[in-house]
Amino acid sequence: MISENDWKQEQARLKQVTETLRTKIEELAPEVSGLRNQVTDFAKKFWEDVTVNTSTFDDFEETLYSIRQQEALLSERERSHKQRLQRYNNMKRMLPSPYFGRIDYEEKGSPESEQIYIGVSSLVDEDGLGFLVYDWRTPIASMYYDHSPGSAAYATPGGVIEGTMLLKRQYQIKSGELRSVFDTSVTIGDELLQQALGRGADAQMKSIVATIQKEQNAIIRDDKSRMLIVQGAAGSGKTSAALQRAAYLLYKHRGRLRADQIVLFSPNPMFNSYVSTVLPELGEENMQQTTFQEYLAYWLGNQMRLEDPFDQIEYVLSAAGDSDSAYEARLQGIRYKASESFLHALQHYADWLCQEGMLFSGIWFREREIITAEQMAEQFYSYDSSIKLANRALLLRDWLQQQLASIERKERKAEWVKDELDYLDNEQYEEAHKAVLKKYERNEAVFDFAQSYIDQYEDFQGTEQGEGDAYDIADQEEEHLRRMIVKESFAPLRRDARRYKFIDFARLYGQMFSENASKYAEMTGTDEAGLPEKWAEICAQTRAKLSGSELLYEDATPFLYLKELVEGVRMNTDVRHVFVDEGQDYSPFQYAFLKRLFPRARMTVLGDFGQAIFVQSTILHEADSPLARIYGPDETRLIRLVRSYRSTKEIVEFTKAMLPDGTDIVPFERYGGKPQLVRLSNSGERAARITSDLASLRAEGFDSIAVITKTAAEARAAYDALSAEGGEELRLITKETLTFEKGVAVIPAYLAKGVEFDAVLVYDASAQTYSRESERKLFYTVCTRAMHRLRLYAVGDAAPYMKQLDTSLFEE
Ligand SMILES: Nc1ncnc2c1ncn2[C@@H]1O[C@H](COP(=O)(O)OP(=O)(O)OP(=O)(O)O)[C@@H](O)[C@H]1O
Repeated sequence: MISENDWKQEQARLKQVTETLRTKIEELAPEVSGLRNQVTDFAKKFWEDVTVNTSTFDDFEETLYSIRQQEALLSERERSHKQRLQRYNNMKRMLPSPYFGRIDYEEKGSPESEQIYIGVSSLVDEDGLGFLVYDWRTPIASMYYDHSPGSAAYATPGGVIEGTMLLKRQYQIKSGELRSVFDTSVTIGDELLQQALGRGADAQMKSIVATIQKEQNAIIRDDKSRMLIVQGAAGSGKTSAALQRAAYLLYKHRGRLRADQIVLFSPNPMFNSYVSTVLPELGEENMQQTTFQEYLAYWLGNQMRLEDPFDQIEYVLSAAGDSDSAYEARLQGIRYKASESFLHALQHYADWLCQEGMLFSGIWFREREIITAEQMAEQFYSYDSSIKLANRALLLRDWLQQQLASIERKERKAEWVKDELDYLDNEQYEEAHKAVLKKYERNEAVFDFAQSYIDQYEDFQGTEQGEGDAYDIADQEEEHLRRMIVKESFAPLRRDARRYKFIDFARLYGQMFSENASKYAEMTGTDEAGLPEKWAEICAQTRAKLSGSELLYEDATPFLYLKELVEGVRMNTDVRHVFVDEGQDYSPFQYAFLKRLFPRARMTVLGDFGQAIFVQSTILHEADSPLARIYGPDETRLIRLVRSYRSTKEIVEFTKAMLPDGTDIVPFERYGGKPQLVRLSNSGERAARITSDLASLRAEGFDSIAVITKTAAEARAAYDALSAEGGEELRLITKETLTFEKGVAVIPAYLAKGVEFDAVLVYDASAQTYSRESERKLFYTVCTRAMHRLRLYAVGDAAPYMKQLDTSLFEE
């Protein structure tokens, strides 16, 4: 603690800052609400000030110009309103706790030291010349995280500033009151960190700006690496670092980087909700959050039924009803299709398709094949052999559009059109009549600007039929109606052609898996000897799914990749930063794909190979990891986090002993009870015992508890059994669950990834349920979700990974 005199000074200083904040908030309040009204009024009046006049071409352009001008004015007002509102909200956010740290710093060559108070946002004094509080993201504030008192330096755009840190102080301020002050010397207050970590779990993740650790700060402020890889133990703060990093980047590149130019790939939708409040808490807008599955589903549309990664892992964990051989083949297939070798195989396949083998679907209209697959193939292979696959597909697409246009024109005279004409109702006739009249008068009102623009342009150019008085109105009406009918019938064909539906992607992808390994080797330039042992079975499984219009999860990314090789790459050049959390669960193939998709983005991949529960995992931390190859060693940086903050020392000691290379993991000095193994004589006892344990844990004050099972089926059974025992307010979590809430959750292991609970009860930790060596990491992941208490229940032998542990690490 500090001296009484210092305490008084700190209180006086807090009072002064709080008053300044209050005054500024009061000053800004009317302005902010006034601006809001102005913007709303202006938006309402938007159309009043725009003159819509489309009588002539010039009028039309004038109208467009006037709209643009109004738009520019509106967005300028919105921008200025947004900035002021942000300042106002930041100050309101600061009011209960304006700062959390202070350093006294004497710059080399400067006669005196400066007191630097650090908070979630900056605050300048009344005359606007000095900082009362520095934003934690300013360069000078970095010393708070990186240094202890003594020599200390920080980097600025103008170079490194050197000097001496004379004091480092931490504050706990709640509801505007100074609660405690600590002077620290070695690391940032273990005191504050102790308190932060000792708290209960929350339904939403919290920001950690007051207690960021040095190694985490390196992740947050890295601004050089194209690929930043973070391999960190469970609970080491990877997700936290990622979120503060996003806030840092938004601050540092303010005005150049928008929140929607940062994308976070998370493991599941519930995790999205769990982390979604951190950036707003830090005064920033949320970045784009998505899952890889959402992305795949979006681009694959509804052409195929897409398996999700959770169904895949359920299969891997349970595989009910499959022979050992089928199971093994599927696993081999997952591994192979996740590999870089398969990526290269697909690239080679695309080259091969330039010579032969493209597969098309004929275009049918009214039960007639109007353009056949053979015609398309002939046209496709008539292009010069030097033209790339995607360009040929584009040429073919244009050719098809022309063919369709010409068939469409001929079709207007067809007998079926006459039949349709006869069935048109009066209203449609009337519309046609009006349309023809309007054309004469050229005074059509313009609502659909683009279409009307084109129509009017064509009219002015006289490119449409029927100009002048060549036809009388009745003829023109019929002509108009015929054109309308055929156009409408051809619209889906044109749309499908635009979307490359004429390429039979399912067969094209399936063609590789013809079971003939030599043919595959020829098409893909692969060495036949390097194929998985169960190749024939992998082929059969893949084809069987494709024939039912289903796509296994392991096929989804390669399938989309092949589609892109043919259709051309879909790139998002707007996104500047891609964050991948739980990065070990993505395949090398998926990473290569992400790189193509976001060519202008830097990547931050955070993960833990110790929690790699999917078959297709990627090692993050080795020099020759596929991840390090993506941008090459010069642009790649690897940071390791070994300190684990989430769990008590006892839980970390227990869990790390289960991992072969877990010795590096360092627990934080926070204590609780040892993990407990509860042995049951039969499964009937389990539900009763867990129900009573839930009640006692709640009585102890733990209000976020998870009963974690291995699979979804087991979670459902556990939920039913516990409910039957009278367990109340249980929440069954499924892959569809969107929000994370406090209370008791019954949840399958793979959905508990990334989140944490006060207490974790492992529903069935017996050797019967966890037996495979491949499930060791799943078991580890489950146990590392616990912050304060961990209990494991087993009938018979406990999981083999526990058997190998020193018995002093847990209680029975
Ligand atoms: N510097 C810190 N100050 C305070 N709390 C921290 C700090 N670092 C991590 N924590 C806390 O530790 C817990 C684990 O953090 P986080 O979820 O970010 O870890 P993780 O490495 O992503 O974990 P996992 O891989 O197991 O999902 C969280 O409660 C987080 O708030």
